[in-house]
Amino acid sequence: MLKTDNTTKAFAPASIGNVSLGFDVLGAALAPIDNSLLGDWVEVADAEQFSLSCDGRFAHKLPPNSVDNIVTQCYEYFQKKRLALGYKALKVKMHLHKDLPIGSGLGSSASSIVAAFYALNQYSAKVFEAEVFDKNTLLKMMGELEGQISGSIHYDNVAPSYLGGMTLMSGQDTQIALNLPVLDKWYWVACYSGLSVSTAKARAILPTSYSMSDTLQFGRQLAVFVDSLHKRDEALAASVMIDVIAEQHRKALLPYFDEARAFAIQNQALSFGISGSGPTVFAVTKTLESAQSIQSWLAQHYIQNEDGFSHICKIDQAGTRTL
Ligand SMILES: Nc1ncnc2c1ncn2[C@@H]1O[C@H](COP(=O)(O)OP(=O)(O)O)[C@@H](O)[C@H]1O
Ligand SMILES: N[C@@H](CCOP(=O)(O)O)C(=O)O
Repeated sequence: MLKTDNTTKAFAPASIGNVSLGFDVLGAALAPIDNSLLGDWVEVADAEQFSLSCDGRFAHKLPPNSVDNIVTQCYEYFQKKRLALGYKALKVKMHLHKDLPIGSGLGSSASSIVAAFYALNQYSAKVFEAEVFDKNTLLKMMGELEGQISGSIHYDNVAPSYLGGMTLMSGQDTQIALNLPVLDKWYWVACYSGLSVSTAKARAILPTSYSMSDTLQFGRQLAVFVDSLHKRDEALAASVMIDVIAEQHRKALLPYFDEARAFAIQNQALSFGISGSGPTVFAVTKTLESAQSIQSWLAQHYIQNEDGFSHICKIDQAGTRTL
């Protein structure tokens, strides 16, 4: 891609939606400990006419027509919002580097959305200076686009990918997401099986109501988890990482899920669950040795084809950033 002075390139990390206990309201951004970049990046550059080009490991799985790519839709929405505010129109082209598999449970669409909006906003800051969106407005726009893809607005991938760390959705329009303290000694083993699970379909199979006891457990666990993060009580935090909303319904879509959980727990995992709507699973461990033995079992038994991969991660504290 031709470089110009205004060219802006943004990376947005992969994320774990739900983190087992916080369906739709809790998410965490991931940073592999080998310092590789796990996520998509988007470049915005001057151009007379809009176009979108794509490359990257999973670019061949994107919709063939660029108007169906969420990045094009981000550009159109961003432009529409600017014009509605009386801001000048952007004259740009975009490039998407697609490294996250689609339908993986790693917040793949969210990563493209966050990188696209962040790059467009940073580009606007360079070119027009004052004409930019604030953090909360940009996050709201990201959530709206994510909602178009998955069938309903949920911020548990876009918020951590944008802001970094572990984020809790507040339900308040003025501050959509809150950053929680991060237990930085934990390792997060994430393993993508190589299969594809549509988020919209994995949401459609969930019940529309839950029992009183599941509801109470959901609320109690979330409250205890947040308190234990503030008190840095690792054992208590891990003890409430239990999914009472989605796992029992979704695990049928994930071959070898029960076996993977059994191995992880026998090998000192503090917690094991589905990342987002799957098929990626994650295990939390205290030690690198335990993370490595779980990663090696998952690589041998959970990965189903050549698209699969696994990483040992920490929580990404930076969120989206320019490259
Ligand atoms: N840039 C993009 N990244 C990911 N998915 C995209 C993109 N553009 C369009 N899509 C479409 O959005 C849908 C994303 O599916 P979904 O199951 O929500 O994926 P994920 O859970 O990985 O975000 C797919 O139909 C995919 O073709
Ligand atoms: N809370 C959502 C998270 C979906 O994450 P994804 O990475 O699978 O898109 C859900 O569980 O449906």
